[in-house]
Amino acid sequence: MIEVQNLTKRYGETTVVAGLTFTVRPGAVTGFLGPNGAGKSTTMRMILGLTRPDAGTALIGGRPYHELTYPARQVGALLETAVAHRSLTAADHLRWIAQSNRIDRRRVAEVLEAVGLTGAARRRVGTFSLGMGQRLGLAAALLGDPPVLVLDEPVNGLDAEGIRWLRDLLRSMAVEGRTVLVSSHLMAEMSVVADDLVVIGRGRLLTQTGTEEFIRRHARTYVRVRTSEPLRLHRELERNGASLSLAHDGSLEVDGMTAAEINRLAAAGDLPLEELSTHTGSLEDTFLKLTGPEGSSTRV
Ligand SMILES: Nc1ncnc2c1ncn2[C@@H]1O[C@H](COP(=O)(O)OP(=O)(O)OP(=O)(O)O)[C@@H](O)[C@H]1O
Repeated sequence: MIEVQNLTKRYGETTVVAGLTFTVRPGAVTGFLGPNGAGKSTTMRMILGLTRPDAGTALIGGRPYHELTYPARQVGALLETAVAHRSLTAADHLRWIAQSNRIDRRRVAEVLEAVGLTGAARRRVGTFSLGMGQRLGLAAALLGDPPVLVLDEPVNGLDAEGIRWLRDLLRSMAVEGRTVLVSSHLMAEMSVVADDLVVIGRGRLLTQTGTEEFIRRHARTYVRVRTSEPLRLHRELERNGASLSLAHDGSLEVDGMTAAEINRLAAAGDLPLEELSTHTGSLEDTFLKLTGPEGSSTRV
């Protein structure tokens, strides 16, 4: 469990994290979402004791990071800035972390296997691609078999296969009962993998909610209708409580009415329909609206 309470960070005149409060439960993947510069990395760094908050607390399993005896066994972290020494091999890099955290060296082979880097164990880290570097960072995070994972934009640098692999990994970590906090600026990606969402904009909490509920509440569902008599249909639907807009291709977009209801009304009014289809608006659009310049001041 991670508990963030009233966390605040200022750099000069700018407040980059502003009284942030949320909890991250075990047994679930929690997506930490916000556009670039929203304050996700700063928040994660405060959770991990790397940046000092101006106010508030962040607890991991009930304790602040600096009170953890062997932190790597309590919390696994992947940060954007974390880099291995380029001349070390992948295995040596992990052995070094294992040793300094009193972790059994046998874990090195296990985590290399878990992230698909067994074949690259003896390669120097300096020769790694961005995606391999991300995998190595994840291996380091998993080394201490920690109950809590804090991962900053782990999708960065991964190819399509890597992204699918990461999804499965995060899911299996949650199924094992771990607490998994993973940041992203991509709503669509998080909607696939996260059970819960914490959405921030300009350092403030916009919403903490279950992913399914967020989709239900925010994804716009509308029905597209095309007819040879748009004016008559328009009048008929409006009279029955729907709201309509004209799409650029000449079709009508209907909110507040199902396709079946539209079909019934059209049949009753003897209106010929050439198209009738249900659409769900892009979650990414909703997210951008929520976190954009206007949305950033609105809590939902
Ligand atoms: N050490 C620092 N000194 C001054 N400003 C900082 C520092 N670290 C971060 N900031 C500023 O704080 C704001 C939040 O940055 P942060 O990296 O936490 O956002 P983010 O949501 O993680 O975005 P990104 O995905 O782009 O990293 C940004 O405006 C950034 O420029």
